[in-house]
Amino acid sequence: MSDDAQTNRDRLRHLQQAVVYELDKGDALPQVDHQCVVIDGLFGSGLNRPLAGRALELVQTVNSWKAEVVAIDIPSGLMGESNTDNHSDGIIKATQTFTFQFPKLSFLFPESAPYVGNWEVLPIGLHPDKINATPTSWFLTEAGRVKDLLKPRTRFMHKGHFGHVLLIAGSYGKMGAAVLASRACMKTGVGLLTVQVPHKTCHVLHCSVPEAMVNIDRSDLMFTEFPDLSPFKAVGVGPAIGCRSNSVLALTDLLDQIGSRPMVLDADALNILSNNPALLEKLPENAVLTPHPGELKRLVGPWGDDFERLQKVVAFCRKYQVVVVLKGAFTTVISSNGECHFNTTGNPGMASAGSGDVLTGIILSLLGQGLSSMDAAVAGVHIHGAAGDLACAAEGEAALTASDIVSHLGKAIVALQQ
Ligand SMILES: NC(=O)C1=CN([C@@H]2O[C@H](COP(=O)(O)OP(=O)(O)OC[C@H]3O[C@@H](n4cnc5c(N)ncnc54)[C@H](O)[C@@H]3O)[C@@H](O)[C@H]2O)[C@@H](O)CC1
Ligand SMILES: Nc1ncnc2c1ncn2[C@@H]1O[C@H](COP(=O)(O)OP(=O)(O)O)[C@@H](O)[C@H]1O
Repeated sequence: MSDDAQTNRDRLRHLQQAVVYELDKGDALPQVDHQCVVIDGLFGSGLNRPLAGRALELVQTVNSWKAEVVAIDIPSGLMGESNTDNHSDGIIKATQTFTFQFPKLSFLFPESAPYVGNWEVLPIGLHPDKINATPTSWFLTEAGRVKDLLKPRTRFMHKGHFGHVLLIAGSYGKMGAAVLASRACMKTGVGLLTVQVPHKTCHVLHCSVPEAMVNIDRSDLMFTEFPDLSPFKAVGVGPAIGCRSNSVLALTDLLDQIGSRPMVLDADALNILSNNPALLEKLPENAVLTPHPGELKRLVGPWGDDFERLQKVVAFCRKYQVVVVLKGAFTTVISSNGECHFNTTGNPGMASAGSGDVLTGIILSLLGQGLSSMDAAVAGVHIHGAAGDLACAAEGEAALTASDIVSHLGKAIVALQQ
């Protein structure tokens, strides 16, 4: 037993209210009724191998009780990072985890949810200098950082200062995605927006987003061409464009002409890349790709567990020198040098059609305003989730729609700036 553990055991022994049982090898475990609260402090984040023997038996017994389990720092048996070689039946299933100073990486993975339950971070007074001096590639995005990234608006600025961007989105029957992304782009503060849309659908954009200019495709139904790129500070492409051969050719042409212009690729643009992997080589440096896990699997292939998934994305970002926004709870922005920034805003009410199209519009807007690819992705994801949280407070999770996220963008940005 460590010195600290002995000190705390002695303190416990001196507490009048506490009855301390110490179990020796072979002693039967006490019976616990289901109204008990079990505090799990068996192992912490220093654990380096899966549980076995008596410890494993104890964990399995606790999990068989119907009691509430509160874990200290990390549920016993769970590794803080990779659980690839761990055994799922050797980990405490906590209802609540109080973790010290920082969440552990594995708390941010969907597959850890049954073990960690709700988690809350308790500060234990680590010195900020010590924290800052500790090398890491994992970061939690803080609202204060996002506030500093936004472009200030001063008295004499005009729309030209906030960028002109091109959005390529929508196809016949799926113009909602183009409308949502366009509205989100305008509501995040871009100066000028041009939207490339199929011929037959241009009235949809004109009527729903009068602020946007429209460039009309020669095709009635889909994306097959785009205007001269020189006026545009950034380009967004993908929501609902489909994957037909004419659109594949147009995307190829776009990648040939994009130069070093910032760009964000989503949805069908990602599916086209997955179907035509040679196009990945044409991506400009620091292009932002925003896959949900289904789109990611098409891009990088299957993975065994969430840690392996993150490693695959890091390798992909390094190989192609791009930024990936892996969407979901705790959306992760991964840089071309493998830094991972985890986002804590957002809620399950956002898991509905069009939420991702809104994110594309937000990131495009921030790229147009001159933020770097990483800053636009990190800030965009935070603002998207914050608007989703305000929308959720107003509407509840079930009724929350992508349009509600757009409607709350203004308030989310104002809240950040206060
Ligand atoms: N109103 C509109 O016009 C809308 C247009 N949309 C666009 O329509 C196109 C196709 O969207 P679809 O929803 O059909 O195609 P998706 O590629 O989004 O979904 C197809 C399949 O991918 C998998 N998948 C989706 N989300 C996943 C996740 N989070 N984790 C794991 N697997 C997941 C599922 O198997 C799903 O059935 C996209 O370009 C999209 O942008 C959608 O955004 C919905 C709204
Ligand atoms: N449980 C959740 N918690 C936080 N954010 C979520 C959750 N579920 C979905 N989202 C967010 O909603 C968006 C959904 O995007 P996507 O699946 O591409 O939708 P669509 O293709 O319909 O536009 C992503 O930004 C994602 O991070």
